[in-house]
Amino acid sequence: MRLNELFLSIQGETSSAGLPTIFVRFTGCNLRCTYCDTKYSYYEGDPITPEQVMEQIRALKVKRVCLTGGEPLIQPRQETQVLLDMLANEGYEVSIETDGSIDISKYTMHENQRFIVDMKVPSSGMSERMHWANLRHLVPNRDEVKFVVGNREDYEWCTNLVREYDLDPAKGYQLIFSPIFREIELEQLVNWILEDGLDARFQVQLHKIVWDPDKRGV
Ligand SMILES: Nc1nc2[nH]cc(C(=O)O)c2c(=O)[nH]1
Ligand code: SF4
Ligand SMILES: [Mg+2]
Repeated sequence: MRLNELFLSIQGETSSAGLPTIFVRFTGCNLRCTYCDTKYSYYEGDPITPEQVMEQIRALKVKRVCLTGGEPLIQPRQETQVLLDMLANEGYEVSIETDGSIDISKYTMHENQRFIVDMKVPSSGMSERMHWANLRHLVPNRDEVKFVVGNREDYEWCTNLVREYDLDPAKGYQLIFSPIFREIELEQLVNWILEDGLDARFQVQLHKIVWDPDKRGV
C-alpha cells in the first residue's frame, strides 16, 4: 500500500462529525472529480505495510479511524483486508470513505466498521463511473451514502437514485447531502431537502470551517 498522510483531527463529515478521528490517507485515485480538494493525494506517498500503518495509529491515543484518499479501495485488497482485521482486533471504530466506483462487497467488514459511499453527481464529471451495485450492498443502519451536490440537476439526480434504489431512511439508509464547496448556496440545498421532506442529513465539511480550507493534514 502507499500512504499519503496520517494525522489526527476531528471527523469533518458523516454522522461522526466532530469526533476525534485518525485519518489514513492513501495515495492515488481512479477518478478525477471537477471539484477535487485532495489532488495532492494522487501521486505523493510512500510504500507502507498494514503493520506499519497500525504502528502509526497506535501512537495516537484515539480509537476511531477513517480510511480515505484519494480512493482507499484501490490499494491491494488483501492488504486493506489485513488492515481492517487488525483494526477490528484492536478495538478501533472504522469508516471507509469510498468514491462509489469500486465494489464494496469484496471486503469483510467487522463490527464497528462501515462504508461512506460517495455517489458522484453529474457535475463531478464522474457519475458514469459509479459501481451501481454498491447501492444494493449497503447495510442499513451501518453504511452511509454521501451526495455532494453542486446544482439542481445534481440534486434531482440524487433524489432519483434514492427513489430508484429505495434508499428509504425509514429502513435505515443514512443519506448525507453536502454542498460542493463554494459552488452552491447552503440555504438553497437546505430548502430543497426540506421542500421534499427528505430525511437526509445536511452537512458542511467542519474541517473547512475550523481550518484554512486549503490546509493539508487536518
Ligand atoms: N477533518 C477531516 N475530516 C474528513 N472527513 C473526510 C475527509 C476526507 O478527506 O476524506 C476528511 C478530512 O480530510 N479531514
Ligand atoms: S474521488 Fe475524491 S480524491 Fe478522487 S478525484 Fe474525486 S474528490 Fe478527488
Ligand atoms: Mg477531504
